[in-house]
Amino acid sequence: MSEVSVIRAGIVGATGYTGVELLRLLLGHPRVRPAVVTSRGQAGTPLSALFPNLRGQGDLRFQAPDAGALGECDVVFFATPHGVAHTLAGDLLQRGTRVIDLSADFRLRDPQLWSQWYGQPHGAPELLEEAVYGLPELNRARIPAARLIAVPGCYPTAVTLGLLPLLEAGVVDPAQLVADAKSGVSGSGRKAQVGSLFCEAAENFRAYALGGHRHLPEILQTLGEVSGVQPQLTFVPHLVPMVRGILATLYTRLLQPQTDLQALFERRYAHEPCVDVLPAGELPETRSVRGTNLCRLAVQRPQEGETAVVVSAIDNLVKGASGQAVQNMNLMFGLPETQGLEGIAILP
Ligand SMILES: NC(=O)C1=CN([C@@H]2O[C@H](COP(=O)(O)OP(=O)(O)OC[C@H]3O[C@@H](n4cnc5c(N)ncnc54)[C@H](OP(=O)(O)O)[C@@H]3O)[C@@H](O)[C@H]2O)C=CC1
Ligand SMILES: CC(=O)N[C@@H](CCC(=O)OP(=O)(O)O)C(=O)O
Repeated sequence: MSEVSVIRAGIVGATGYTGVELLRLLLGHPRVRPAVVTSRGQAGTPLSALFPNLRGQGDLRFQAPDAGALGECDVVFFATPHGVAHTLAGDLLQRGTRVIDLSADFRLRDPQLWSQWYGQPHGAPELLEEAVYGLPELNRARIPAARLIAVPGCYPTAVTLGLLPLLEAGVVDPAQLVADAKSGVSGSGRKAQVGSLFCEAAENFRAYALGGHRHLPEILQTLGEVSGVQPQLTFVPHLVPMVRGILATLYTRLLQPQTDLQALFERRYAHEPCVDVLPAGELPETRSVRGTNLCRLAVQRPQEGETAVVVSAIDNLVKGASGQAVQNMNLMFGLPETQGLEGIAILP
């Protein structure tokens, strides 16, 4: 599916956290030229005026979102709040531009379910049938031919990759799943909001959305397809005082306690370049994936009981959003899957 030597890319919402992370990755990608980066309020501003790390990276300036300019690109990424991609994706697809949406606009197959969770009517139900859920570890075969990719949410990426091997193999009860997930504050975006202020978030650790988080139906949709039944999941997200990273601890009840869980996980992800199953006994940490497109996983059966515990770590802005978007782009354009994504985690 490789048609172009240099891929012209557009980013709608390039002033946000996932947008600027995407720009960082694309500027370092040997086959991509970021051509259009949008901001409604910063049109005309050079990149480095807002983001000093981008000084010296060419003379690109933010411009207002415009379907004409974006339609000149080979691929357009939406790094925008939900509802925005609904309004522009159809037009871009008609112009022959492929669309990779980091928001939730095309993740749920049922537009009514989407509308219930997102509190507004679905703006482009006619595009849902062709949208491909961009989790390469599950849908790799469908991604190269796709015109429209729905990049999974950050929590769904961490939780789904952790539970996939167990549910595919049928060794745990899909009616008894628990996901205790903790996210850094960048997960809630760059927009001004009291909960993200330094004084509010820096010395605090709290659970939220116990009554239902919008990632729950997304996770259930995928796990239901994998297990062939409607799973039951208790999903509790938490906000922790760090900037990046998600650590999800997943609890499941084993139907076949004698299963060699380590071998199961190693086999399932043996050929996955972006999933790292740790050696038996080791546990992943968020700092070991910071800035990388890796999901690091560990699986154990504490006290040799009936519970399998999986620990899953990702960087919410990379494997949980922008890096996964680039992984999808690489597959869509016939490039090596991890091109531009080879960075090593930053310590400390
Ligand atoms: N943060 C994370 O860890 C993750 C986020 N996501 C999803 O990715 C998307 C972006 O998230 P994030 O980067 O955190 O959000 P931010 O709030 O940091 O950024 C949102 C961006 O969207 C732009 N924007 C807002 N409204 C509009 C509009 N109506 N039309 C065009 N552009 C608009 C803003 O730019 P400006 O105002 O300058 O135009 C801003 O650059 C969201 O859907 C989010 O749910 C997914 C996975 C992880
Ligand atoms: C820490 C934090 O606030 N995280 C966000 C989820 C990240 C995200 O933006 O998810 P979507 O792409 O599905 O919108 C939240 O809980 O709403």
